[in-house]
Amino acid sequence: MSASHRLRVAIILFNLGGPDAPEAVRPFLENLFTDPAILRVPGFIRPWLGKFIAARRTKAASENYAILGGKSPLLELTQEQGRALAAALAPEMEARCFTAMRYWHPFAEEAARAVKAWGADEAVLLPLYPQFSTTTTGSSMEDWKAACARVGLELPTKALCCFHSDEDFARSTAAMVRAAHDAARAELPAGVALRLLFSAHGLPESIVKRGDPYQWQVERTVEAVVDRLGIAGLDHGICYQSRVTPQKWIGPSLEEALEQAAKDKVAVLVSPIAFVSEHSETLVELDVEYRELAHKLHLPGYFRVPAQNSDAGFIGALAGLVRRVRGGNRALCSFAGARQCPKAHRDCPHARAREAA
Ligand SMILES: C=CC1=C(C)c2cc3[nH]c(cc4nc(cc5[nH]c(cc1n2)c(C)c5CCC(=O)O)C(CCC(=O)O)=C4C)c(C)c3C=C
Ligand SMILES: [Fe+2]
Ligand SMILES: [Fe+2]
Repeated sequence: MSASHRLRVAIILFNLGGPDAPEAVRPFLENLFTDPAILRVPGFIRPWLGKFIAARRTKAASENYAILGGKSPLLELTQEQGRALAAALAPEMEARCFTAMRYWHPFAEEAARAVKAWGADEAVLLPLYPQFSTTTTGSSMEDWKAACARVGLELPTKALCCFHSDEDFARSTAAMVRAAHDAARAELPAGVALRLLFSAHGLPESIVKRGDPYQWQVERTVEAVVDRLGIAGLDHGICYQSRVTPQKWIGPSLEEALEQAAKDKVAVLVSPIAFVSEHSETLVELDVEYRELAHKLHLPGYFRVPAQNSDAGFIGALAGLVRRVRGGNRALCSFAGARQCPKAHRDCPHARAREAA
């Protein structure tokens, strides 16, 4: 390496992905429901049961994506985050962001080929899920490992497991919640109380019982954000949205939380706490379906905090995470292999450090 050569750092951004056209909805759902991390049934049943569930879900999902013009905005928003993150890191390193989606293009293999073609010297794996779940980050890490093996990509790699209570993440999220809270308060008549509902993507209860740390980490994020909001007497709660299978999912559901708000005659401000980009579950579920329900229940008001997308504070938080994970900061939640993570990170060093403080 010449003295002038700066290390090329490939940052791989992981997310779930979404269909890029109406005809992609069904194959996207088939990819999702045939993932062993999502559909936990014996391998010989999974392909046909997964395809069966995907076929049944296609109509409802297609209707949701039709509202968004027939596609998910997730890829464009993730690419924008990647450009903003690379720009934030540019003074310190030659960084380039690559997107690896789990269930639709660009898949991990396409990202691994692009990283190889760029001639990266090292890689940082950065899941865009603040909280670790075996169904999201865990699945993406396994997928990345397999893609690298197929492509023959071998390079020094550091991976971040989660950033559920990261200081800068919590502070930048709290700033967004605070702005939305102030705007909602300004719109509501003085006598109407406002409840802040943190809404996370749900998970089947059986997955949590098997040791998935997701719900525990969601609770830590909410604590960290509420801490930094500093609103005296804040009325707030956690609930879960996007249930898609008939099993028992963790609760309370957002629907139940809205019914309770109606009984208590309070307005609600919904803050998505497990997504860092807008997509169908914020733009359709929260902004259309739950807004309609709130109206039907005669809630005195329904407001929503936007997802982070390329918010400057959030991008700054991601840049800080990249710096620290590259530096091998032991207080960070990083892990050597996806299999270790569910056990090792239920009370990860990151969370223990916070509790000790
Ligand atoms: C058993 C099914 C599912 C589990 C478990 C699950 C976990 C999970 N998902 C996210 C984030 C996203 N999910 C998205 C879409 C989506 N998720 C499921 C199913 C499960 N998710 C389906 C069937 C779909 C497709 C849409 C639909 O049919 O309604 C998306 C992307 C959507 C987009 O518009 O691009 C994200 C992001 C998290 C954080 C999570 C963790 C527990
Ligand atoms: Fe999901
Ligand atoms: Fe962790």
